[in-house]
Amino acid sequence: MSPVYLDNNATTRVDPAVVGAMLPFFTEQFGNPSSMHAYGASVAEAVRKARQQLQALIGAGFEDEIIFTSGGTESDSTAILSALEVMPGRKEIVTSAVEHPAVLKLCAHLEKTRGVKVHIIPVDHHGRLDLDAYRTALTPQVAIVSIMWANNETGTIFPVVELADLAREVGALFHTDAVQAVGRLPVELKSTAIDMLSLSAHKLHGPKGIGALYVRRGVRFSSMIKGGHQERDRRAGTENTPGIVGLGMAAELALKFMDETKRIKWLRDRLENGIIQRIPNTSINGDPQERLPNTANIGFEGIEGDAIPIVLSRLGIACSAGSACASGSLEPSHVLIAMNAACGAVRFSLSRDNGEDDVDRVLEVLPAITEKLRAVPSAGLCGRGAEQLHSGPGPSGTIADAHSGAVRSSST
Ligand SMILES: Cc1ncc(COP(=O)(O)O)c(C=O)c1O
Ligand code: FES
Repeated sequence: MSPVYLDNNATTRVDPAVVGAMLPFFTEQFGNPSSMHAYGASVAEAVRKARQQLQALIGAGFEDEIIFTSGGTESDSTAILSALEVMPGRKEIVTSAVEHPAVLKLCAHLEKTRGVKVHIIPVDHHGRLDLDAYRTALTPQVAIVSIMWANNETGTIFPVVELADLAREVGALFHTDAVQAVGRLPVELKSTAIDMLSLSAHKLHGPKGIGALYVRRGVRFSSMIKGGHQERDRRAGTENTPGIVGLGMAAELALKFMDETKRIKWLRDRLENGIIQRIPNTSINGDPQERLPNTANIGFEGIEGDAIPIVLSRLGIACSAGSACASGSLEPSHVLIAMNAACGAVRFSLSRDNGEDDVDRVLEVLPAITEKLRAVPSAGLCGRGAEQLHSGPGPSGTIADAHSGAVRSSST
C-alpha cells in the first residue's frame, strides 16, 4: 500500500518544479546577490523575480512590500516587535486565543518582560472570534492587532479584512498570520487595510526555513535583525537565495493551481461526510462555513486524541492529533480548549497532492479502528470524563486541568 499523507497543515511536500528551480542556486548560481560582479547580478535578478512571483500571489501593490525572512515564526515576531518600537506611546496588543504559539508565546513574553498589555480575544464553540470583545479591546492605546487569517488546527477563517478596517479606525497597525491561508485562499492585499502579513513557504509546497513578511508601503517599520543592508535594511543577513527562489516558484505554482482548491474541498467534504455517516458520535470542529477548504478537524467522542493517529500511522496514513485535555502523551490544544471542544480530535489536512484514493483508504479503515478503540475501557472512560467535565468549567483552560486530574484518578 502506498503511504497516504494527510498532514499538509504541518508541512507540504516540496513540489519537484520548486526543487528544480532551486538547484542551480546551490551550484553554478552561487553568487551573493549584494556583489557588484556578474555572479551577484544574476542572483539578485532571481531574487527580484521571486519577489514579483510572491507579489502576484498575495496581490501586493508593490514588490518592495515583501521582506524575505526565515519563515512564519520570524515574520510574526518581526511584525509585532516592529509595531511596538515604531509606536512607543502605545503599549497594548490585541490578539486571539487561538493564535499559533509564534504569536501567543511572544505576547506572553512581552507582557512579562516589557509590561505590554495583551488583550486575548476569545472564540465561540465553532472557533469564531468574539467581535464584541474585539471592538471593546480596540482603543488608541493599541499598537498592533495580530489575528490569524486561518487557524492551523481547525481551518477556521477569521474576517481579517473587516478586522483590519476596525483596527485602522483607532490608528492601530493590523498584522495577520496568514501562514495557513496563503496558497489556499485567494489573497488580494492592495485593496485591504492589512498592514503586515506573515507567510511561510513550507505550507505551500516550498522549502522549509524561508518565508516572508509583507509590510504595506508607508507603514513605519523597524527591523528585528540588525546588520547588513539586505532587504533594504529591513532584514539583515545574506539572503537564502535557493530558498527565496523556491518560495517564488512555489508562489507561482500556488497561483496556477488555485482552482485545485475546489477539488481539494470536494475531497475534504467527502472525507468529513464519510466519517460522520459511517462512525457514530463524531463531530466537526471549526466554523461550519468559514473554513479552509483542505482542513478537517474531527472529534471522536470517547477516544483520546492521539489514539487514532497512532493506529493510522502504523497503516501508513499520516494525520495529526489534538486534544482539549492533557490526555495520553498529548499536550492539550489551546485551540480546542478555547473552543470548549469535546475530548480528543484528529486533524486531516489535504493538498493538491491528494486524490480520491487517499480519502477512501481512510474511510475504509477508520470505522473498525474507532470501534476497537471505543471498546478499550480506558479510552471509553476518557469520553465519559469529558462529558461530565465539559458541562462544568468554561473555556478558560480549566477543562484541561480538571480532566487531566480525572484521568489520573481513574487510572489509579
Ligand atoms: C498559523 C501558523 N503560524 C506560524 C507558523 C510557523 O511557521 P514556520 O514554521 O515557517 O516558522 C505555523 C506553522 O506551523 C502556522 O501554522
Ligand atoms: S481526550 Fe477525551 S476527554 Fe480528554
